[in-house]
Amino acid sequence: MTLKVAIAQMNIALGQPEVNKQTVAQYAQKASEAGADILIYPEMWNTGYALTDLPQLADNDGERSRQLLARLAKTYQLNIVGGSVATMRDGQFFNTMFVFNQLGQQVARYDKAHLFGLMNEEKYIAAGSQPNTFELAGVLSAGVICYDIRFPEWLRTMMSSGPQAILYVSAEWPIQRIAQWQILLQARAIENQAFVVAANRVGSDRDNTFGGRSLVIDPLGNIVAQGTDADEMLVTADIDIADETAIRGQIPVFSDRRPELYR
Ligand SMILES: O=C(O)CCC(=O)C(=O)O
Repeated sequence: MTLKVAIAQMNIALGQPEVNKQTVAQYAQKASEAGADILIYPEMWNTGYALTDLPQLADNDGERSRQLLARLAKTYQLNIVGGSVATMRDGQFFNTMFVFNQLGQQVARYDKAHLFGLMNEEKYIAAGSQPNTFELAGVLSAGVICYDIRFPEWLRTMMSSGPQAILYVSAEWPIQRIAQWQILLQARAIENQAFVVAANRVGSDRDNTFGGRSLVIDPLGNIVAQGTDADEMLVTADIDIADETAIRGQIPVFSDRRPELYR
């Protein structure tokens, strides 16, 4: 089965959800025109890392973001991995991914599990603790957010139940660590024998310049498509999920695992 995946490598206006909603809508139209089956957005696209302003800016239970993403999914018949958005729930803030199928139905919701201390994220945001696997466009997938990628055991926990793709969203990956971003993503693809589709933002905020280089990687770790390091762009690629089945058959790392040794 061949799927066209698209990544919205966008800039994010710090603390301006209404501006960012317009950008998100524009990318859905572009992805539809490009014939995409799946569109993926970056992390925290509603607010950027305006962490001190979350009481004013965070989306109550993600409602406004969910309404927009559902509408775009339905209008353009796109499967959408809604990056992540700053949400508020029961008096706490979360960094939350919502996923919608092309009928506009929500198929997943995930709160980022590993919070990034280097940016004081844990001082403002509460960590999630549930894994995130879902079926999208007929492909069982796992979805994780930014710093989560540095915890291979977290992804392995999810990938052991059968997903064939890792759908990964980031925003705060700065230009000075962009080589690490690429290596980590290629490693996650190879060790999990899975396609990786990874969105990173471009542009700058008060503290950082972000490094783009959104990536589509095959299960052997080859780069199928990549964004530039600085430009806003839609990155697209065709991926053949059948390839991944063949690769898992050749080197059966999942059945060769010895979980009794891993403590
Ligand atoms: O792991 C990194 O280098 C970046 C992580 C990050 O920026 C985040 O999780 O927000």
